[in-house]
Amino acid sequence: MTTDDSAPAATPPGALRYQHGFGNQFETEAVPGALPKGRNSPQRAPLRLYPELLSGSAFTAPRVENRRTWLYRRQPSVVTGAFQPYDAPAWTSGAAGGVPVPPDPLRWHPFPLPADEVAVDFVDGLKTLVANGDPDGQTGMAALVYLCNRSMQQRALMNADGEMLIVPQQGGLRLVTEMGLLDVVPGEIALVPRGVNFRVELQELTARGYVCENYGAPFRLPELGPIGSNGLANPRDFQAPVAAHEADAPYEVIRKYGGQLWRNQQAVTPFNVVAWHGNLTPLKYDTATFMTIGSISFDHPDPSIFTVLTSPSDTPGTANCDFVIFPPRWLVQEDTFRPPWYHRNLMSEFMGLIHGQYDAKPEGFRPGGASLHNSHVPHGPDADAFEAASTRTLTPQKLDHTLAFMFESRWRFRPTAYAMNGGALDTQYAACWRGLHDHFSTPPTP
Ligand SMILES: O=C(O)Cc1cc(O)ccc1O
Ligand SMILES: [Fe+2]
Repeated sequence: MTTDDSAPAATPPGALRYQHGFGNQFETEAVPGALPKGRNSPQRAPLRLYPELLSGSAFTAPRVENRRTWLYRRQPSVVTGAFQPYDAPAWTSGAAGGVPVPPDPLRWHPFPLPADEVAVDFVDGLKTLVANGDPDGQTGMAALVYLCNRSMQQRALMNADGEMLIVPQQGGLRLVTEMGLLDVVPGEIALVPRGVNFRVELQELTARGYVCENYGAPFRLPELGPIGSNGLANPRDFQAPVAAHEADAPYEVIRKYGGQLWRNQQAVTPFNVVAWHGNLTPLKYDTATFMTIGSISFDHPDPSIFTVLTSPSDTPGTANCDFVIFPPRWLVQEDTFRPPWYHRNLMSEFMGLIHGQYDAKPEGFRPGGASLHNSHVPHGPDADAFEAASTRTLTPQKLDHTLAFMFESRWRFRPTAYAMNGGALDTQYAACWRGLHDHFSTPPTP
């Protein structure tokens, strides 16, 4: 890939350049002069490139929600071959791809990586765990894991069903996208807009992580209300790629379209964009830059203060999906049970753990595993965590070396057959609350 005139053809890991800012209007050219000046589609574009518009919102969407990018490419995307169905039984879509959901809390042991003899790339390694909504209805989301041991070779993925929020848990990834290259490691996340072609290269032998396939409104930063103009995920910490292009071909393009996967063979690489400008772009974000807010008096606040990105639904404050993190932070509340309270929520909660321990479940919820607490399913700290937090001396306490996250949705999730019968389900999960005995006693009457 060539990122500018002087750069070497292959950029070593860690050396990528980025542009900064969530939702910014960027412009970038791998070859100076490739971007037209003062107009988007001149009669003949510079360097004989083809202008192509990619929109991520209706033309008439409000300005604040409007997303589009102009791509200047060596051949337009329309130069392709016909698509045939591609078999990917584990990547199911929406509630219809699931099985009946029990009203129980569910938890999964770490999902196993494929054996080395079997080559599995990012596309083939994606497995839906839980999903709601429907991609054709542009509502809801799926939580998936990817479990892979090979880079995608001469192969690209384009998801027209949803935006993909990639949360690596083990192993770094290089995303080669139409807009350029992004390197992401565990602790960072990547956001690939609906409809953007990308390829995933592994930086280590294996990779495991989570994906939110968001069928609904694109993720955006949450409003900050009384927090003010700074804090939580700050816009400048989101990084966009600079333009890069290659001439390698042929390519197999896998498209997710209408809940199905499709494949073709084409003589053109999708990664032939020499310059682009606009605000529709893949992004990466390092969760270490999240400015965490918490209680400095008493009580355990609602976890909405940890929202990194939100995909709104048509009901204000009731998200299609919130992406929430539980990063390292200080707990200083006085006279407070500091871990999460016991609760039954309207919203449905899918959680994963990147590394370390989660304070409500120090054992049993393990990095690379997951949990599901669906709408109105009771949950909270396990018996050991309850006992420890009820009796500890409340000095300031650092929750360190930990990163958990939650995909929270207004719609109940259905688990998939893989989630229920694939071998990772923790059938003993409910036992973690068995030790919560009735200690009630009435005070002796004087
Ligand atoms: O259930 C969970 O562990 C997630 C969660 C965390 C928290 O601090 C408060 C509510 C909540 O659902
Ligand atoms: Fe919860």
